[in-house]
Amino acid sequence: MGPSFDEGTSLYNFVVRDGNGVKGMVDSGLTTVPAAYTQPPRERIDKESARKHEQQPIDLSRLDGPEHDEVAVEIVRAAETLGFFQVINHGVPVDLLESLKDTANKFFGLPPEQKAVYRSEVSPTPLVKYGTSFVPEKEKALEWKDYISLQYVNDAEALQHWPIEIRDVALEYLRTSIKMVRKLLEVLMVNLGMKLVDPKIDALIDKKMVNMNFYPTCPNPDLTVGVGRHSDMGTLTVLLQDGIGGLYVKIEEDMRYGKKGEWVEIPPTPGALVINVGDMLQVLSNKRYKSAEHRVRTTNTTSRVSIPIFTIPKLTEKIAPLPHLVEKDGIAHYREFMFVDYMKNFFGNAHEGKKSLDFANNVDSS
Ligand SMILES: O=C(O)CCC(=O)C(=O)O
Ligand SMILES: [Fe+2]
Repeated sequence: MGPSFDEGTSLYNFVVRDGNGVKGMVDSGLTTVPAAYTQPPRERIDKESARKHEQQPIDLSRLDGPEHDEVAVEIVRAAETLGFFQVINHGVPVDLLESLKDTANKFFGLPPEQKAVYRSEVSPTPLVKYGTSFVPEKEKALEWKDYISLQYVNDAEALQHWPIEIRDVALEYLRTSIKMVRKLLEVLMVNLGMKLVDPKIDALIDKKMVNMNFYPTCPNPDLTVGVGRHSDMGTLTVLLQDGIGGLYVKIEEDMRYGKKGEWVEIPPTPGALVINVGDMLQVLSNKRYKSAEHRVRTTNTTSRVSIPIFTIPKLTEKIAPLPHLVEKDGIAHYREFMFVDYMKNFFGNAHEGKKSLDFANNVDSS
């Protein structure tokens, strides 16, 4: 059974089934938040009390010079503490970042019927999916967000199937980002004792997805979320956000810049990209790296776009804590599973914080 609406199912049909999205609903002249989008009080975001995470972005150009080891330590430390950090001199051209934001805004500004052709039920290709919220049919309260998701298999298929309006910038973003992801992953895996040539490193970022998220202006941001609490399921996520702000990360353990359970905002930083650790790295590292819980607020002043790249393992890849870490720690915090099973579980449930990781829980450990 789907969620219930005070407006009956007609709102759900208009937004979700017919592909008008939250944007279509807002454009129709909506002045209050419908019940279907009203979050229970515990999920609402108190923006007054959240501090900004004022950590200097990591300058990745230094990775290629004599300061390599120091930068590697910064990367490892960020992955072990908050699980989120920003990078500059990342190799993705700064004017491309501007084009990406413009392109995303233009795409979501298209008439609904031009986007709705990519709804998963009717999309001409399984590589492209346009939708709204996360898994609307499972959610008690919907997320105030529309998105388009582009799966990457190879250049030829991207050129053939990705929407022409966004194809070229998305592909260039992916190409340039992946080089950086590979470098970051090398640093993180070498720190765990893995060899640079280990084929596992490539298997962990075998699949890639570029998403464009659009968060329309919301009449009452205090009642809604743009994205609910979740961690990312994959290996590493690269995120481009525009200047609006509203991305919050939960601190998992007391640390220098905040207390356990506190939410900090990742401030928009011109020219920077946000990097975060996904569930797979938390599992492989036997909990050393933090796949942080995060969420996004809405605003009543303007819409926001964000453009993540998700890197995920090969679907058949067996994922488990690295054996030598288990030996060292005397405990395996997670069991072994096949990545595709983890993914199915992730997309089969509404966002609920770090509950996605329960799928990997080791019944033997406590
Ligand atoms: O919009 C953002 O800043 C973050 C989006 C996000 O967390 C996601 O798409 O997984
Ligand atoms: Fe996320």
